[in-house]
Amino acid sequence: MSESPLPARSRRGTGPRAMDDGADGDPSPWVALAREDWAALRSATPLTLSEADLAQLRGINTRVSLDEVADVYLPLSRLLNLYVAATQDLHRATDTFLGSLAAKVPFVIGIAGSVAVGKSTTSRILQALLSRWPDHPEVALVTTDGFLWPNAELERRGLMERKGFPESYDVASLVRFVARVKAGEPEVAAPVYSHLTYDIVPDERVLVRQPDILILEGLNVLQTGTAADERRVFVSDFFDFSIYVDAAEQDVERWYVERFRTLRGTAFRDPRSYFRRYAGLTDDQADATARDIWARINGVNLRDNVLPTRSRADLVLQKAADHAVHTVHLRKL
Ligand SMILES: Nc1ncnc2c1ncn2[C@@H]1O[C@H](COP(=O)(O)OP(=O)(O)OP(=O)(O)O)[C@@H](O)[C@H]1O
Ligand SMILES: CC(C)(CO)[C@@H](O)C(=O)NCCC(=O)O
Repeated sequence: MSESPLPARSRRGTGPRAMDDGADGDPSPWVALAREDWAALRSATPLTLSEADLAQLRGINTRVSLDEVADVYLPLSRLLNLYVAATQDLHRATDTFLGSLAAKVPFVIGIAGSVAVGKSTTSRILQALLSRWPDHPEVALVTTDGFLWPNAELERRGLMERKGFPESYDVASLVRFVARVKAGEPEVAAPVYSHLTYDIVPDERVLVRQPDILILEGLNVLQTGTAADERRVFVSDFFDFSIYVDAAEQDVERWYVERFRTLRGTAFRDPRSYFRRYAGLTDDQADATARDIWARINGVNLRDNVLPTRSRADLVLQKAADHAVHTVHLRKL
């Protein structure tokens, strides 16, 4: 994926601009901000990280640099805070108009992107930063992995080599889950997926109890159906904001291979691991196995089903080979 995430006309600027003026004269819905311009936007509201915040962030992923948090994620949490406040005002306006009691409506953020691009890490950093704001302390995080069909069902449908593809998820359940959280139900349960056993965990549920913010993370959160099911409701219909984490495919593939190598020495050794047969592979064998899984499954899914949803996001974080975000694209229109 060496091309830019967005239509050519939105890529030319490096600084904040009100609007890109495309070659064809059409207004672009995007503003592209180089990292330093994006980082400067947080100075509008000084934000600091306490020692406790730093300790929590280090616990999420020791590989994330604190510069990254300050330059990229603090401005993002500031932007989201403004959106949350504005959205709460809009809900109050609707309640005033209807003469109804103010209902608590969670602000829902979708986080999309390839397998191994860093969605979980981004989501957990945002969860930690957003929960620091005084007006929305409860931030729930759910991954769509829990809505994969169990392996027995995937096998029955011949989909074991299609995990992560649109047809491998129980989309109706996922949509119902988000709709119920958004409707303010006191307690909504989601199924849980284990990367260790590579399957849905029977009888385990995660409970979401009227959070102020729900972060829903997964490959498929911006996917819509085909023309055949035109009248369906999509997960993204419930989003107040969506983020696509983007990087060149060659980098994402490398991150996938590196993670596979690390897991070979750790999780794959666990007797409960679905992949324990890989624990004894040499470095070369492990790399070849991971590259093969990438080529047959995750790479194909990225190109066919994930990347095509990028232009639907409100914000695109573009990462360089070392995971550092170099450009942020924000939807203006
Ligand atoms: N900001 C970051 N800085 C450094 N390393 C990172 C960053 N984000 C993610 N990584 C590394 O990249 C790899 C993938 O990250 P992560 O597990 O967050 O991705 P994911 O998109 O949630 O993946 P999956 O969909 O496969 O669960 C991990 O090895 C992680 O340590
Ligand atoms: C569960 C998903 C689809 C998403 O997290 C992914 O991690 C996965 O298992 N993909 C299938 C191929 C593989 O084992 O990497």
